[in-house]
Amino acid sequence: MSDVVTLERVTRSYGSVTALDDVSLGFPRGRFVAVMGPSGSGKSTLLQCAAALDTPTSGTVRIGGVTVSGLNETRRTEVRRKHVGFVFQSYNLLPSITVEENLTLPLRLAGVRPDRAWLSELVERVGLGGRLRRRPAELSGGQQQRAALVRALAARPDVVFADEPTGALDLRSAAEVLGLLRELVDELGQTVIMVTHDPAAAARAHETLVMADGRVVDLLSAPAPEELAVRLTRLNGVLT
Ligand SMILES: Nc1ncnc2c1ncn2[C@@H]1O[C@H](COP(=O)(O)OP(=O)(O)OP(=O)(O)O)[C@@H](O)[C@H]1O
Repeated sequence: MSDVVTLERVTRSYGSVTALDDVSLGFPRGRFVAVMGPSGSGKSTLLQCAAALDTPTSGTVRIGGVTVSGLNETRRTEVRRKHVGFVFQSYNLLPSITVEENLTLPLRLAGVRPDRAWLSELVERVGLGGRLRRRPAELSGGQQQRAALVRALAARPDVVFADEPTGALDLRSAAEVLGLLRELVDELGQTVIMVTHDPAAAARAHETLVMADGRVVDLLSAPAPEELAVRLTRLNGVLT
């Protein structure tokens, strides 16, 4: 299985704080990987570096075969537009335009014609068919996050980064969104890397990477939520 995102000896320091400490790892194509760890363990920094939102202090990051570490902001933006999709806790839909316009906005900004058949398939999959002409505020949180999922996948990116995608949702909507993420990976061959604090969310991924102190300390294959909760409680105990 080829890796879609690769980190080689990546370190990211902020002054005297080493947020990522010499991390080497690969994220395989077509997998759903969760990233967990105590607060301050480096999850967001890992995501920012792996998604070309930030540049490491040292080391190499490759996305879809392109070396992104060392590129300037303009070139990194180009790589992100072409290769990366994002889903955030806060949906980040523009309130003044319709849901449909939101779905294609990143493509239009990149000057790319939307693939209508692909978009229709995604919209059907996430069950938003009848809501495309509404404004985001007329949708529930779960529906808005499902729209954000479609937007993230619209350009058929190499990888989707999801940062706490269920953090603002009730249990049922969260379960639906996680089920969809897994389905998009298993049935449409997408690749998802998700940062989460929720062991139940991580349990829907194929693998969970556990971080502590800027390093990857575990890679667990389809762990049960209870097993993850115990692992994290131990790490929290060590760190506090
Ligand atoms: N912009 C920044 N400036 C200075 N220090 C930073 C910055 N961003 C992160 N850090 C530090 O780097 C370390 C890792 O932070 P990071 O946000 O990656 O952790 P996290 O695991 O995502 O935490 P949380 O779960 O609380 O979001 C922390 O010690 C944090 O204070």
